[in-house]
Amino acid sequence: MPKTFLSIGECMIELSQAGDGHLKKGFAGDSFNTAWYARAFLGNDWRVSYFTALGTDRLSDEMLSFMNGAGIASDHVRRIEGRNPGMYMIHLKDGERSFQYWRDTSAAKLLAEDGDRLRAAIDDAALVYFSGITLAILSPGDRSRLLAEIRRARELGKTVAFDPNLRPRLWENTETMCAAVSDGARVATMIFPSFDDEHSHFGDANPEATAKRYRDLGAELVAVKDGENGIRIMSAGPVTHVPAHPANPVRDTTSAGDSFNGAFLAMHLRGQPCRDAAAFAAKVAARVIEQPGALIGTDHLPQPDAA
Ligand SMILES: O=C(O)C(=O)C[C@H](O)[C@H](O)CO
Repeated sequence: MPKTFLSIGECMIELSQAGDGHLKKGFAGDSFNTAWYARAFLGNDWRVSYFTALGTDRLSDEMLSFMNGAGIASDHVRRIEGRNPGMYMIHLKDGERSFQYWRDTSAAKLLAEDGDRLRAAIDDAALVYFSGITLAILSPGDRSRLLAEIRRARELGKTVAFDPNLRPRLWENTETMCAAVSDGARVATMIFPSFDDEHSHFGDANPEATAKRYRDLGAELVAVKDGENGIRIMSAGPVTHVPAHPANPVRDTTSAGDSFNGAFLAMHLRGQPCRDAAAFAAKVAARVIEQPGALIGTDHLPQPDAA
């Protein structure tokens, strides 16, 4: 019986630059991207499942077909009559991305409204993944419900992986964002922050400070992503540094961190030591940012044994 990797969050319609001046429609969202890259590198002994809410409209149907076509289970996805998927557009400046969102009334904002459905999905899983964006889109009550269920998962011995993915625009203010993200970190066993965001919003002086702050909140492992400066991993022993992998040229940095997380978790679940898992995940992230959009075809991805 395969174990389940469950990712919780919002998948949106993605509009990215196709290269010929046209916009390309895709489906993406940070927690979905991580599920997608985990699926690419996990074997059949793992099932990857996505938990979200969608509408009953045509684009929601298309998104579900896309998920299922990628081998990602959607059996816990709630369908809400009258709601639609959110949408975002990627803007690029010298390869660096920024996002514009249309998601204020998306179905996914209600993903944690149904506590029984949430608990059933989490009960089925061996690993639960979520992010600061997952927390940002929820009402305070639903956020507390989700965190309580995830805390319970951790107490039951499940692995809980979390990316703070700080997006100030999705929060009413920085204080609320930092408090909620810290609450998220308190229920996680593995945390994948990005140093530039943590420096901007938590004031960390260096990646080691970010790693220590999250370790002090109770995580067993923190892998701090720092772009070209590589990754710092802090667990029980001393901090390990893993260099970044060169990307040539950088075309679109969307999903660099999400793909790192998915590939790292897959390699970790396959039994690789953290340093090797991070080296492989850095290579995956480098390939991802050479292509437009969050999700790139598996033909562009490295093979695990080539890491
Ligand atoms: O910003 C978001 O909420 C997204 O999920 C869009 C992108 O896919 C994601 O941020 C990339 O990390």
